[in-house]
Amino acid sequence: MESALQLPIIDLSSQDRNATALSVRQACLDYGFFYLINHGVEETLLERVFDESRKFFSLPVEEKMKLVRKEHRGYTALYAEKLDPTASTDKGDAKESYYIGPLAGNATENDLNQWPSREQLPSWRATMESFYKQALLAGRQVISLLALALNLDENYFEKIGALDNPAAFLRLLHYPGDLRSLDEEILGASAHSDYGMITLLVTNGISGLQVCKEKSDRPQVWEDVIPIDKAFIVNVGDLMERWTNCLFRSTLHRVIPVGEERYSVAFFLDPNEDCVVECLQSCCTESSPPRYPPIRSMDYLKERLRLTYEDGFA
Ligand SMILES: O=C(O)CCC(=O)C(=O)O
Ligand SMILES: [Fe+2]
Repeated sequence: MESALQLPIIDLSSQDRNATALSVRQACLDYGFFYLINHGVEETLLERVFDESRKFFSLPVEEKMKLVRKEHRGYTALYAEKLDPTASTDKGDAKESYYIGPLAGNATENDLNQWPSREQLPSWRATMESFYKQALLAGRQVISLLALALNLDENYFEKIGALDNPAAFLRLLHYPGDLRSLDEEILGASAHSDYGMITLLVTNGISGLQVCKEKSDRPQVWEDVIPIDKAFIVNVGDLMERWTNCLFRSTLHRVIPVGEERYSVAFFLDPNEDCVVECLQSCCTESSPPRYPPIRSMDYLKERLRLTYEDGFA
């Protein structure tokens, strides 16, 4: 029987930035996961995002397939993705999703997004764009707390250009509740760590998310992350783990089927594509040298996506 994890709760509106940064540091050392409250993303907007998400995933599959994922934007069908490329089953994860990438209005980035037609879903695009912008603001604040938590200038990641044109992707997820698998265990999302800097996640209140703090332990111990209404669940990604020489943990997680329909919204905040991710000076010493060589952010992310999807970034 899995137990529920008591993750720290970080209040983004707290005036005591240093105390908040200390709590963030402890959370990133211990779990690589924390709850985020008072994050500034409007509650009514969150409700609208779930509403619109539900409407999209309720469309006939032929309609959804017209927007099938291209340039890592658009719809991915049930079983199209396998987050754990080492999983023994051939079948992908029991979820469908929709990716939205950087929005137009950015000097160097064209809007490559695909959008459902206005006739079908009139307020869909505006809702997702508002959410994207608000989540990005919250994410930037979390990144500055992470910098403080690493005893760096709070604008460190801004200054090195990591957030000039962040590769931020909003992903709507839908886990149908009624899939039965007779012969094999198909997970909603198989075990993985996230690839980038940080992820902000919010769910429709249905549990299913689990984390495994020690990935090399056998048997692996999975603990439930119970959703808190309207709070984000924030987790550290692999690029942040590389930056910090594994001081901050990019923790293995998965979504198990709970027999109920589940929706979630993930906002992956990843660095500018040319940003070079290399061990922070404060995170290595002679006795603890860098564990990873420097890597260009997009090279790393593309390789991880190639392993997840047969067609990689396409
Ligand atoms: O839906 C969830 O709760 C988690 C999704 C997730 O881990 C991911 O998409 O990376
Ligand atoms: Fe994830």
